[in-house]
Amino acid sequence: MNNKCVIELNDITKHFLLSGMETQALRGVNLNINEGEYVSISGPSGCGKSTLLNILGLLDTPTSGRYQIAGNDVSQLSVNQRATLRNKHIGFVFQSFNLIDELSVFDNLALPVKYSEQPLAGAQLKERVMHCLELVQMTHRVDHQPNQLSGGQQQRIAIARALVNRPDILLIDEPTGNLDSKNGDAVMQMLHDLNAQGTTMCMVTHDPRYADMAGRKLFLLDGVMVDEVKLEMAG
Ligand SMILES: Nc1ncnc2c1ncn2[C@@H]1O[C@H](COP(=O)(O)OP(=O)(O)OP(=O)(O)O)[C@@H](O)[C@H]1O
Repeated sequence: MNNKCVIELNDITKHFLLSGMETQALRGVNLNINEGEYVSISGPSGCGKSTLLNILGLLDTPTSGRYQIAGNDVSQLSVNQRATLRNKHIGFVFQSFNLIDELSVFDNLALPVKYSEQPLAGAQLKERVMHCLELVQMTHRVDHQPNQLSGGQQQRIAIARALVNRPDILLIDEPTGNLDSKNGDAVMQMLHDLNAQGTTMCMVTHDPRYADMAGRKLFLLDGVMVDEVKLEMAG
C-alpha cells in the first residue's frame, strides 16, 4: 500500500460575495488523497462540488485554509505560478471534453506538452502522445479532428490529453454527463482500468453507480465533507 500524499487540504473555506449576498460554498474541508487512490465526490446540487474541484485544479483559490499538492503549498501563489503547477501536476477531464476542434487529435495532446517545463519534440513527443492514445485505445484516430469523433471517443481523447504530462492526479468532473449510458459505462471502465494501473484520481459525479466504482466515496453536504462510513453511522 502506497501512502505518499498527493493532495492535502486543511480547513479549506470558500466564500462568494455577490450583490452583497455572501454564500459559504465550502466550510472547512479537510481532504487527503494518496498516490494510487480513486476518490469519488458526490452530493446534492449546490453543495460545493464544482467549487472544490476548481480549487483542487488550481482554477480558483480558497478564501482560507492550506492546500498542498505533491508537497507544494499552493495557497499563496500568483496566477502564473499556479498555471505552471497545474500543467505539471494536474490532469483535468471535463464533462464537455474541452478539446480544440481546429486541431488534430495529435495536436490536442501535443499542446500541453509544448507548454510544459520540459517540452518534448520530434520522436519523443510522438512517442509520448501515441503512448497516451494507446492507454485509451484511440491510436487509430490520431489524425482526426475532435468533431469527427463520437462523444465517447472525444472523452477518451480528453482523458489521454489529461495524462500526457504524467500528472500526479487526474481531476474528473462528471465525465459521463454528455454521454449515453453505453459510452458512459465504457469511459468509466477505462478510468477504472487506469486507476488499476496506478493513476491517482478524484472524480465528481452525480451517478451513484459510478461513485461506487471508486475506492473511496466522499460526500459534500452544504460545503462540509462527509465520508461514507460516517454517513451510514448517522443514518
Ligand atoms: N462565482 C460564484 N459566485 C457566487 N456564488 C457562487 C459562485 N460559484 C458558486 N457559487 C455558489 O456556491 C455554492 C456551491 O456551488 P457549486 O457550483 O460548487 O455547487 P455544485 O455542488 O457543483 O452544484 P451542481 O451539482 O448543481 O453543479 C452554490 O450556492 C452556488 O450558488
